[in-house]
Amino acid sequence: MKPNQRLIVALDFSSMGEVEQLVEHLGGSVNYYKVGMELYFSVGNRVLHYLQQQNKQVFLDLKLHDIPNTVARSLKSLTGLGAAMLNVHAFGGPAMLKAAAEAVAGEAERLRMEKPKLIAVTVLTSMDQTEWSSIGQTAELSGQVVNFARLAQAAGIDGVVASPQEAALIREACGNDFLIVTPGIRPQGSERNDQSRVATPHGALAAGASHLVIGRPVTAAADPRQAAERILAEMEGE
Ligand SMILES: O=c1ccn([C@@H]2O[C@H](COP(=O)(O)O)[C@@H](O)[C@H]2O)c(=O)[nH]1
Repeated sequence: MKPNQRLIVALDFSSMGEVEQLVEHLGGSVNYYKVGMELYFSVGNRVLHYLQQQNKQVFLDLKLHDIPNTVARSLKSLTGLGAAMLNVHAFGGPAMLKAAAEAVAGEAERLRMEKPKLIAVTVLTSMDQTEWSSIGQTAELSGQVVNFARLAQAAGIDGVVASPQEAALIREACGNDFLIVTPGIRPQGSERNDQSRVATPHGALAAGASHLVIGRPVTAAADPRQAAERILAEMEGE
């Protein structure tokens, strides 16, 4: 896969104006964008239509987390929207993961469309071992991430969201075809912000990540296009 099929820029904005300005500025350098809760709750499907018109791929990052029936029915509504990737929280458990995978596959077949990839969020990249323990978790955080990845794979999910720090362990446990989508990417010298488990673009790919999700290191840069192109150049060697 080429670097610009593996770099996903997070559109963490609340208006179409900000989206259009960034997407126009990044032009052909970036082909894959993540639409998260802030943007989707602010502008709804308008952003999906806009990105489709621009021939961009979309990861619709709504992180569904509810009982199996509710998640499955919600995913049925989302499947036809044209996003290339959707997600749920692995914390929902095996029954929810299985219902989610079946809902997306069934709806894509009914609509005769290519099935969007469905991935499961493991443990948020903002959490470190201390915070993980503070919510009563006794297992080691990285071990639980791998456990979630195995459960997701067994339920028919295409991959996981995890930090680049667990990518090598997940690759070893789940094989080469499993998607490992890693936020928590910070190029050398950039602000960590609220992320805890981070790595550089090169480090994430070397560890086995399939896709890198990058927001502020691009969107808050003085020159976002230059920042994205530097990241793509760093990814080129992998
Ligand atoms: O564990 C997770 C899951 C999702 N995210 C999302 O990725 C981007 C990262 O943005 P940065 O500005 O590069 O930190 C953001 O949209 C998060 O909602 C995550 O960071 N960690």
